[in-house]
Amino acid sequence: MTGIQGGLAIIGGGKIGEALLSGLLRGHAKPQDIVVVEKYPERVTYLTTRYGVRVVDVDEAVRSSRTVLIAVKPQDIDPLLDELAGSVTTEHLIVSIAAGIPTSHIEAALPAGVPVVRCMSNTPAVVDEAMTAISAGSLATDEHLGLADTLLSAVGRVVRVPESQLDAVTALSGSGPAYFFFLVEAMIDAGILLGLPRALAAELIVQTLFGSAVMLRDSGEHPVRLREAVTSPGGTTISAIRELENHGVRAAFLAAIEAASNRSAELGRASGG
Ligand SMILES: NC(=O)C1=CN([C@@H]2O[C@H](COP(=O)(O)OP(=O)(O)OC[C@H]3O[C@@H](n4cnc5c(N)ncnc54)[C@H](O)[C@@H]3O)[C@@H](O)[C@H]2O)C=CC1
Ligand SMILES: O=C(O)[C@@H]1CCC=N1
Repeated sequence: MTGIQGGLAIIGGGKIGEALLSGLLRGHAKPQDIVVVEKYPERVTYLTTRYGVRVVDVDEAVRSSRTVLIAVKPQDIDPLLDELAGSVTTEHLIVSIAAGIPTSHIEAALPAGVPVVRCMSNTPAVVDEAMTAISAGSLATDEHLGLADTLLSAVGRVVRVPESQLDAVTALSGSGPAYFFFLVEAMIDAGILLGLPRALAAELIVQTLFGSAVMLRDSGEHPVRLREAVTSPGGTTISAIRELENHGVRAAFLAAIEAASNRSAELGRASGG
C-alpha cells in the first residue's frame, strides 16, 4: 500500500507543500486522495482552484488520511503538534519535512507509539526532480519508511540516511536549489556586464547549467575531471578559475553550507528537540 492509497493529508500548503502536491497529482495521485490543511484564506482559494483538492481542518485531515505530511515552518510546528495530538493514532504515519525538527520532538508531542519519518526534500519536486532524504524516527518501522519512500519517489529521487545527517542534507540539497539560482543570477549579471542582452545571457546560462547537471548525473565522472576537460592550458577557463579561487568562492561555499547546517540544528534546539 502507498501513502496515497491510505489517504494523504498535507498540512501547510505553502511553497514546499504545493511543490509536493503538484508533483503527486502529476503522478498516480488523484485530487480525492489528498486533503490539505492551510490557514491562509488566499492560499486555500488558490490551492482548491488550481489543484481541485479539498482544504479541511486538522481533525478531518487526520480522520481521512493514514499519512500526515507536516509542511509548516519549524517555528509553527508546536501549535500544530498540539492540535494533532488530539486526533492522531498509532495507525497513522507522520512525515515531517520541517527543517531541523527532530523526530524525537514530534514523537514526544504526540500520543505514545505514533510513528514519525523525517524527510528533507526540495522545490525541484515541481518538475519531478526533487532530491529527498528520509530517516526513521524511533517508532517507525521499515514499512513506514517504505511508505514515505514510495510517496516521495513520486516527485524525484529518495535516499535513506541516518537522522544525524539530516541537518547537513538540509544545508546541501534542501537549500541547494537556492545556491544554484543565486549562481545563475550572478552569471547572467556577468553576461550583462559583457554587453549581452539579458534574455540571451539567461538562455546561455540556464542551458549550460542543465547540460552540466545531466553530465554530472549521467556520466558518473568526478566533477574535477569534467571541469578539467573544459579547462584548456593557457585558455579562458583557467583565467576565470584563478579569479574564483582568488575571491575565495570555494571557501565561501564551505562556510555557507556549514552555516545552513548549523541553522538547521539551531531550529531543532529552539523547538526543544
Ligand atoms: N521551501 C523549501 O524549499 C523547503 C522547505 N522545507 C520546509 O518545509 C516547511 C515549509 O516551508 P515553506 O513551504 O517554504 O513555507 P511556507 O511559509 O511557504 O509554507 C508554510 C505554510 O504553512 C501554513 N501553516 C502554518 N501553520 C499552519 C497550521 N497550523 N495549519 C495549516 N497551515 C499552516 C502557512 O499558512 C503557509 O502557507 C518548513 O518547515 C521548511 O523548513 C523543506 C524543504 C524545502
Ligand atoms: O530555508 C529553509 O529554511 C528551508 C529548508 C530547506 C530549504 N528551505
